[in-house]
Amino acid sequence: MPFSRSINIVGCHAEGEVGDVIIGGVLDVPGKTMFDKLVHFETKKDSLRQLLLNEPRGRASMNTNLVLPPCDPRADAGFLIMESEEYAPMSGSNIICTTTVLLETGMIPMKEPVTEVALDTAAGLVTVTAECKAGKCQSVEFDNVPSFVLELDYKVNVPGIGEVTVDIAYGGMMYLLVDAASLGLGVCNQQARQLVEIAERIKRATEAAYTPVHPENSGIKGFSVLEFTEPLKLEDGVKVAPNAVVVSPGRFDRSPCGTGTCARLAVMHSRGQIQEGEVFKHRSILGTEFSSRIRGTTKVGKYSAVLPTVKGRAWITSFKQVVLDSTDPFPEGFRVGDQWHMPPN
Ligand SMILES: O=C(O)[C@H]1NCC[C@@H]1O
Repeated sequence: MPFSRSINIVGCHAEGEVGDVIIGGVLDVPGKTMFDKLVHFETKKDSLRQLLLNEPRGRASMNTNLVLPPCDPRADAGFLIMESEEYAPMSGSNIICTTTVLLETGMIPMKEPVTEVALDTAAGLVTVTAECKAGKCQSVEFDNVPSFVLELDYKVNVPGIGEVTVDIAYGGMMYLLVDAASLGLGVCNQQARQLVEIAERIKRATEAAYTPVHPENSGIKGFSVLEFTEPLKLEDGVKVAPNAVVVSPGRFDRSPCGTGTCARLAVMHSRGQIQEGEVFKHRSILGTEFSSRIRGTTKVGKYSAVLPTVKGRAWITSFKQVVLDSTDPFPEGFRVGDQWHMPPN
């Protein structure tokens, strides 16, 4: 066999966002925590992420999750999240995909009508409740890690744009939140290219001025995602808002974005726009929804934090075996600027 790698993957998407799940072909790595394992892959084994997410096997708008044994004895499984430019500590669409795959393939036994699962992530233990019927996960709800605001109304000078007002919040990933209307834009597909371009410029300008660091894990720092927001509206008495999250290196999240929902909940709570227990529906660029609420409050270092719960759905799309031929000239794949946002030289 000329293959130097052979990896078993279940294809999946959560409300539009691809979160494939590796279920075989990759061995565990050392680490006392899932964050240690994340660092191990990032520093020693990043070729796996490159192989699967770059072309010709991957594309800009996808993620891959790697199921591993957990480090926390309370967890049923561990998993790491590979995105185009980083290993995310946590991710909403990806935990929904991973739970769906673990239960629908029987890697974790499904109990109907409800299966409770604890998953070990690089951001900490996350408990998940799946509603299940006839072998299918009808919904997946996760209790995310504490989410908090680092800055409200932070001003950043963006070359070619001028002063932009951003909120900075953690929802399992570090977010910049920007009101699209403050830039004369709206969250819509027609303005997608412009939004992505502007988001990357705001991200670079903010990075040059401010480094957000998680107070309990200094390894979680820097920005990777920017969320364009629109004001809250009421639909049948429920708070709803569309959003577009720009994931590095520059493309929209297809889902309503779970960690972005948690960052938005933290911002809304600190602005007095939402109370504990109230439902907030976050809508994606495709019109799909995550339903969320704040289940409590806590502290993270000096920051007041909310405990967010988010619910969505996922669907398996394929069962595939990805291989690397040992003579393939692109063992880590490649990127071309017509499809990928290329970082400046
Ligand atoms: O749902 C989320 O949290 C995300 N979806 C892709 C990018 C983020 O990780």
